[in-house]
Amino acid sequence: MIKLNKVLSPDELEQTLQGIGAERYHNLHPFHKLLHGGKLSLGQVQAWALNRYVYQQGIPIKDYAILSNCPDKELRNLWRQRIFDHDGIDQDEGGIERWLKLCEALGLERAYVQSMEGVLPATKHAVDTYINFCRHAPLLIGFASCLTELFAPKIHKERIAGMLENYDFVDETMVAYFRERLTQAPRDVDFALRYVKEHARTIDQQQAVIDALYMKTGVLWAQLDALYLAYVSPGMIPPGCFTPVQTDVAAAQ
Ligand SMILES: O=C(O)c1cc(C(=O)O)c2c(n1)C(=O)C(=O)c1cc(C(=O)O)[nH]c1-2
Repeated sequence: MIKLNKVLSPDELEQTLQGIGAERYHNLHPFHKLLHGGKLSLGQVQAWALNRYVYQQGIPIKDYAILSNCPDKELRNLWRQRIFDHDGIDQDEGGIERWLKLCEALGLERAYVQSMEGVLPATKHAVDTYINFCRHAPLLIGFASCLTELFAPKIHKERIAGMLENYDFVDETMVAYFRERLTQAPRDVDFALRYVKEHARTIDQQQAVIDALYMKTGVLWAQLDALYLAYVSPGMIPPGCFTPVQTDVAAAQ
């Protein structure tokens, strides 16, 4: 863990944040390597989509939590585009709807996904951690916690290509969510990164920005650890959680 002993220039701060992504972003997690490499069964991909729905539906709630700490009308107007991206507006159905379509295309019942009944306990706790962090953090730190999106376009590209190529049950409709994010995420993160570089001036502020990114990489990593334990190895599905018709654990090992 990085502990600062001097104030960084804005560019040094950015490099430090990039370094955290290179070391800890969830593109490095073994579950993602299996997912993108076509090594999971349909049931395991269903488990991923079902659990990830919790993260998807939590994102706009987290953004409302951030905005509840924002006294500036201009900033609120800028940030709320993120909420529209997920909840939808006008002709755009939004990312949550696109995610539900992905789940349905994988054979999951929409109502079951939305009920979140079958999700892993760790998934819920991880997403709650992110939302609660943003609810209580100063605005600068809430913005900083979103900076994992700096690293997201790379994993989205890998996922689109890997899933289309490696699974015969994956088609264009199912990757529509990620295609949309390829333009949304860079736009979002440009603004957040500029804001953080400009406003994190003291050593304490910069340390808090760094710690927020560590927290967030942990939120993402923990969700995949839980998926791996339950659905890959040792296949320890907690009581009441989604149980694929065929777990096909051996295929993934
Ligand atoms: O597929 C991914 O690996 C991934 C990661 C992240 C992220 O880094 O938090 C986001 C997304 N996707 C995503 O689609 C998304 O809309 C999103 C919003 C946020 C955020 O923190 O506000 N992260 C992410």
